[in-house]
Amino acid sequence: MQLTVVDHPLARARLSRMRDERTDNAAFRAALRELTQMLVYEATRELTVAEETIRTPVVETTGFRLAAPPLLVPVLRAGLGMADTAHGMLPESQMGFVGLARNEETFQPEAYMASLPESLVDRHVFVLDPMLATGGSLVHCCRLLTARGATQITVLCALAAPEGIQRLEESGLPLRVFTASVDEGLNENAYIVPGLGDAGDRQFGSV
Ligand SMILES: O=P(O)(O)OC[C@H]1O[C@H](OP(=O)(O)OP(=O)(O)O)[C@H](O)[C@@H]1O
Ligand SMILES: O=c1cc[nH]c(=O)[nH]1
Ligand SMILES: [Mg+2]
Repeated sequence: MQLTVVDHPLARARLSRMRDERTDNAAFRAALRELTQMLVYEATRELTVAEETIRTPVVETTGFRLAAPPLLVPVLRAGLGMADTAHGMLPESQMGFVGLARNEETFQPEAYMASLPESLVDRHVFVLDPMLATGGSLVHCCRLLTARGATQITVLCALAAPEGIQRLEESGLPLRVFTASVDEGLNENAYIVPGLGDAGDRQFGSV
């Protein structure tokens, strides 16, 4: 599994805004959108481009476009806050959706929706979820994708715990992970420390 930590000063500043308990829902969503731009920018660096001939007002030249825009899959709820920004940067991409809620007693993900193309053979998938804690939710989501034939999955998250990274590594799933930080670890409630709290609640309010 390839792990990339995007520790650019601008990413650190946005993440600090998200961590700060004084940051309200609107400012948290804005910082997540800005951080998502940085994650998408880094994660798309090696995507294949196709050449095409274009004309500038001056001369004919070679232009470039993405050969195969990835399928975007935000994990509801918290991943919704990354979806629009990622889609803005990858306007030709299609989008699927996976809904998961972690049971806060067992820490197991409970699935409540999946809306995905039938076949993901030969399709690169970008999974969007700000939090990788125990890794249970992302393993569940990525297994839904590989069951449909996906062999190339990129996970974008704001924050990761070492425990979740290890779980993804041990899963053997075909993954690249981009995160702005690998934090210290999980507490007794399986929350990331220092973390930022519940990323869904920080954006949308508690349920
Ligand atoms: O790595 P894990 O231990 O599985 O935890 C991470 C999951 O927890 C959060 O979602 P949550 O279940 O709180 O749902 P929400 O987005 O609706 O708040 C987060 O967005 C991840 O999906
Ligand atoms: O710290 C955590 C762990 C799981 N889910 C969150 O939103 N935050
Ligand atoms: Mg939550």
